[in-house]
Amino acid sequence: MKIPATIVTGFLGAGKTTLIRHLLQNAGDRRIALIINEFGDLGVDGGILKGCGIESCSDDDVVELSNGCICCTVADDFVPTMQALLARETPPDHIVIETSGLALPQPLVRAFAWPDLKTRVTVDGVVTVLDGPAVAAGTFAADIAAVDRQRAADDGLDHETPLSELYADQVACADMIVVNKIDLMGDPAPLIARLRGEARAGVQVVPAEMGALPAEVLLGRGQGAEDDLAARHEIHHHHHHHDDDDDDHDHDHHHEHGHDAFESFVVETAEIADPAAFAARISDVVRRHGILRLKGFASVAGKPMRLTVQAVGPRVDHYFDRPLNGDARGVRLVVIGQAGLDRAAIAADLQASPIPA
Ligand SMILES: Nc1nc2c(ncn2[C@@H]2O[C@H](COP(=O)(O)OP(=O)(O)OP(=O)(O)O)[C@@H](O)[C@H]2O)c(=O)[nH]1
Repeated sequence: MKIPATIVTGFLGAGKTTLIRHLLQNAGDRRIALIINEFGDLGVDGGILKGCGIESCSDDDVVELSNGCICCTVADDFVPTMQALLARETPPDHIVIETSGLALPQPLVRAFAWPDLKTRVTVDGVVTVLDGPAVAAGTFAADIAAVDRQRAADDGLDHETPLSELYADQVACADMIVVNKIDLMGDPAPLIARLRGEARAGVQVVPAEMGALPAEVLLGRGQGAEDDLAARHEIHHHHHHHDDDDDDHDHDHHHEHGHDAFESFVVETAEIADPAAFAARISDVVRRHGILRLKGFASVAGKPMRLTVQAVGPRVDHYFDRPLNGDARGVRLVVIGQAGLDRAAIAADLQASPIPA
């Protein structure tokens, strides 16, 4: 029996970690191993999922890949990690892979066709999480897609923007599309209907709040996506060919797909006094600097709990998630945006110090 693996993809901040957290809480007695890949090097998603107090999820079952985007380091990073998981004395019942918000799912699916993996694991399904209100409102990928349609009509331009490429690729690869954050939007029905048109035939499009879908809906789809790659073609066109690899597997696709169009950095500052004021400051900074995603942890003077801070666009969530235990007091945030962020100004506006990359 092959071990099924579910790939969870979707743009920065769409709700992948939240959906996985809910899944783990409702996984029953399935033993699920997680492979997490983040853009930005703070390990926030791993930090949220590890030590989360969920019984079905021990720290050992969470593996973080942090040497770059999973779809570009498939051979170096992902395949060895999978082999190590499979070699465990008690292999997991199911593997869940959270890609970075900038990853293309196709190269990852393709890796499952490698001889080493093909006999032992199969892609149970590709779940693409979308930020429902953002896509509906035409922010993020959607309005850029509209710009691209205009650009496509112009013969002088042949590239799509990185954001719309990612969106299109993540939708094209999906077996299931989750329209998340429906609590923040009106009737999701029109968007769901539109997405059914954009996706491959038969792809399920389901609404969700906080990624709350039954484990039975997410797992056990049995798609065998690795045998079905042609139907899930990439739409993007950035191919930067490297000449250092004459491997006969067409595995990592040799692309950068516009990663260089995005950047991330970490800022640190002293612990804060007032979470609400801090969130308001972050919201202002995010808006002023066009930051796509900001997340991290903070300690609050006199409080024993860790504050998790999350911004997706101008919306900022903050909540105490667990005791600080031995964590150093202070603030560590990862800031992600399109290339050209003014790091010094952002750090100054956050009253923080940027950490050199
Ligand atoms: N209101 C609302 N907030 C949500 C929902 N789902 C997720 N969020 C919030 O959105 C933020 C981002 O969620 P994550 O689950 O970390 O998103 P992600 O896709 O894993 O983010 P990256 O790994 O950075 O790409 C967090 O503050 C979540 O609490 C939802 O359905 N409704």
